[in-house]
Amino acid sequence: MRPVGSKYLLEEPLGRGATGTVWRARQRETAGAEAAVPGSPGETVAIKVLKEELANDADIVMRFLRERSVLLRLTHPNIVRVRDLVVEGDLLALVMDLVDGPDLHRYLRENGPFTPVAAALLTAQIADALAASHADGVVHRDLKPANVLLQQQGGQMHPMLTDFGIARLADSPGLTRTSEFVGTPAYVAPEGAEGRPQTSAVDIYGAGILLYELVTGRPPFGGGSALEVLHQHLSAEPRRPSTVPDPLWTVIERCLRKSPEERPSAENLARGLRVVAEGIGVHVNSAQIAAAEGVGALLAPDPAPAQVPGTPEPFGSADPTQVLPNNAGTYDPNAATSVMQHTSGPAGPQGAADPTAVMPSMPPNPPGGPGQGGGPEDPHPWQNQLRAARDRNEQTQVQYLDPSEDPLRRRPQRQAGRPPQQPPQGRRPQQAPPGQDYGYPQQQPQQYAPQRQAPPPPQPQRYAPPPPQQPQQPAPRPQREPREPRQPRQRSANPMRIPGLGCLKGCLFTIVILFVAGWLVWEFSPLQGWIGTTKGYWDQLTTWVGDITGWIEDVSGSASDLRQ
Ligand SMILES: Nc1ncnc2c1ncn2[C@@H]1O[C@H](COP(=O)(O)OP(=O)(O)OP(=O)(O)O)[C@@H](O)[C@H]1O
Repeated sequence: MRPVGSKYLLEEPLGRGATGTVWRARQRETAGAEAAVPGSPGETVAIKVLKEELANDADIVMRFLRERSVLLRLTHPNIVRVRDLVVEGDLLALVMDLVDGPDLHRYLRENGPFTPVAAALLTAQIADALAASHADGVVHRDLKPANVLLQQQGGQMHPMLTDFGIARLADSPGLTRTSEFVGTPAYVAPEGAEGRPQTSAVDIYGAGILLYELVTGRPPFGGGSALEVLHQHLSAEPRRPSTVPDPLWTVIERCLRKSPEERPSAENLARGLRVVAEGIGVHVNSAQIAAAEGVGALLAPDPAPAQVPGTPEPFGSADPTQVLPNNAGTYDPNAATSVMQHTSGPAGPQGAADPTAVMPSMPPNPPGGPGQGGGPEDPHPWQNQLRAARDRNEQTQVQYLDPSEDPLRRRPQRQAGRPPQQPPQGRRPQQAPPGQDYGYPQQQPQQYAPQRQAPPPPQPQRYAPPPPQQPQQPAPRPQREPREPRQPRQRSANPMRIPGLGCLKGCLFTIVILFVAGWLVWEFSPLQGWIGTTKGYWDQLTTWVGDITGWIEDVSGSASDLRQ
């Protein structure tokens, strides 16, 4: 058993997420005044020990301490209470109430979708928790079934939202600097995916995705790769399953609006969902049905959404202090914006983005800067992400180089050319188990026998980018077909490589050619008549050779006479 600080002992791991491991732990002694809940010796608690890379980052430790008061003061019946924060050496830990029950992700996987009424009532309680935290200026930013724990209370399940503030820690400049942020795109709001300003409306979008998943068994946007899912968040409309009643669909559709300004406030969402649950149940009267059908009127947008610290300010906000949350002291206008929420755990339903996909953090993106609609030539944030991923992960590709383009082609090449290297194979996202039936009712919330097990640690995965759509960029140069390797030169005429033999052969060949050409000219041209000898070719050649020899002897004879 490992001690955490002087007051807690870790007993057994309950599960592991992207930001750390959650342990069942026991309190050794009563915590000091700095803890929100002092506790008593022997009490069981849950402790989330944050990953080392978070704990080793000075920025994150600072942020952790600065947000201490925010995390400790968040109390609500549907929020898992943070009792204490421990910073000791390289250990960073959150001490929480232990919740006896599964998380919603696991529950869904094991029991299938909820009925529309149950889904609406459960999401209404989550919306209650969001309304309380938003009123306190705290945006969750990582709303997903894995962050909703289901506590058993008298045979009923009571949803408890957890992991407040963790997304903000993971979003700190320190982690962005390392560019290693593990995340899932399945619950990211469009503005978050694009690195645009974020407000509490991102939690409403997350609640809409969660509600959709509760009634259908899967999130609305899935795909083969994380980028495909992001693309759908930005441009696709969610498909409405025929089994979702009209009033419930109205709520889902409002939450999933692409424009954050059109989404309801958490408070209105909670109210609307309760009205819907009443109007679509079994024993309903006509007034309840009418109220449910008019739910759209209840879903008024939030007039003053809480701003996410560290993200660009919303457009049109002249005064940045107007959007500061209550915990204005934690506002950091220079904090880097990360667009990916993290997640972990087993693969989701079929078609869902792989929760363990490694997503690069967005580079800091100032308002009006690249990627914010500044101009058509600005790279899209996805392109930045892709480039970052490539810079980080992909090996340099060795490709065939045409000799005409090789500046070194005249130099002796000592190395045999390497074969073209295959691009690294991006691991396909894990295939989730077969999708579940869309119909309802499938499952009413049931008694759950808690059965804990540590899920395997998330495996970072490379995501496969979809075909690039970059009309404003010059088309990439088509790759050349690798050439056939050249056959080695045949040198059988001089296998012994005798020096000069090649030259001698050439000379002899030239002499033969001259001899044959001379003979042809001698026989078939008037040359023979002009010279007038009427000799044959060979005789004439012999005569010429004799004349030349005699002339040489005369010349050499007269030269020796002169020397004497
Ligand atoms: N307060 C708690 N009480 C009991 N179990 C908990 C508590 N908090 C978390 N757990 C369990 O621990 C496991 C891991 O939790 P964690 O929050 O790390 O997972 P996650 O939400 O999937 O990851 P992350 O939020 O870091 O991406 C989950 O299965 C959850 O059920």
